[in-house]
Amino acid sequence: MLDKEVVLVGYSGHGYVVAEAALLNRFPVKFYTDLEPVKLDPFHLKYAGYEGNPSDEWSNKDYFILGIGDNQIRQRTAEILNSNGKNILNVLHPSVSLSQKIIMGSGNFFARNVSIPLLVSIGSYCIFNTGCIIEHECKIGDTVHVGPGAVLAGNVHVGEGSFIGANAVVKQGVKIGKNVIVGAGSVVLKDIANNTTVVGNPGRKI
Ligand SMILES: CC(=O)SCCNC(=O)CCNC(=O)[C@H](O)C(C)(C)COP(=O)(O)OP(=O)(O)OC[C@H]1O[C@@H](n2cnc3c(N)ncnc32)[C@H](O)[C@@H]1OP(=O)(O)O
Repeated sequence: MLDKEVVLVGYSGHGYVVAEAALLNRFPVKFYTDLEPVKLDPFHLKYAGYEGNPSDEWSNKDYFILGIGDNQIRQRTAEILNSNGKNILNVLHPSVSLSQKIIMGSGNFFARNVSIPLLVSIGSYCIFNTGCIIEHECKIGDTVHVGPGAVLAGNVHVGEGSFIGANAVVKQGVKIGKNVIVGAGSVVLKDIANNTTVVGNPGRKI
């Protein structure tokens, strides 16, 4: 458990899920940042301003967790926090099953029932959403979002900024480029080039 106050960055939708997991892990989440104070405040957090405004209260704090679902906004926000020398914490829901033989950066979120065995490498600022499975030797770049229930079989690589939709399945050994979108429920059997959207079974480019 941390003894410092933690600031949640982005307090809606995905942010609620991150906040709950962090609090279950006894992180002292006391504040949030967002464009403006939110209407729905299920955890009774205090508004610390907008992270884009350096004179707001958040700038006095040291520890942050990322509650932003959108990959590009999450990446930009992490860059702001890094440039201000802030610590961005990994958040794991208590139900997560994670091998100790994985390496990862900072600012990642592992939602309920995520399962990741050994020899996986993970960058920073990723989201592993509810119940997804990342198999052995997968390599995940920065700011990737793996959607609920998706399965990456062994030794799949996913490039920076990519999004794998809910319940998608990626065959073992497939290499997915940067800024790729894989549609919900898609089955990916072949490598995908950067900046491509693939949907369906078998996956086709759109
Ligand atoms: C906790 C959370 O909520 S996490 C978020 C989880 N959400 C998801 O996983 C959603 C992922 N998003 C998708 O699957 C979206 O459909 C996208 C991003 C792949 C495509 O969205 P858009 O760019 O708006 O495409 P659009 O809806 O116009 O569809 C384009 C074509 O692709 C098809 N298509 C779109 N998505 C899919 C899909 N998942 N599977 C199969 N076909 C699809 C459409 O039927 C359409 O086909 P057509 O041209 O033959 O009519």
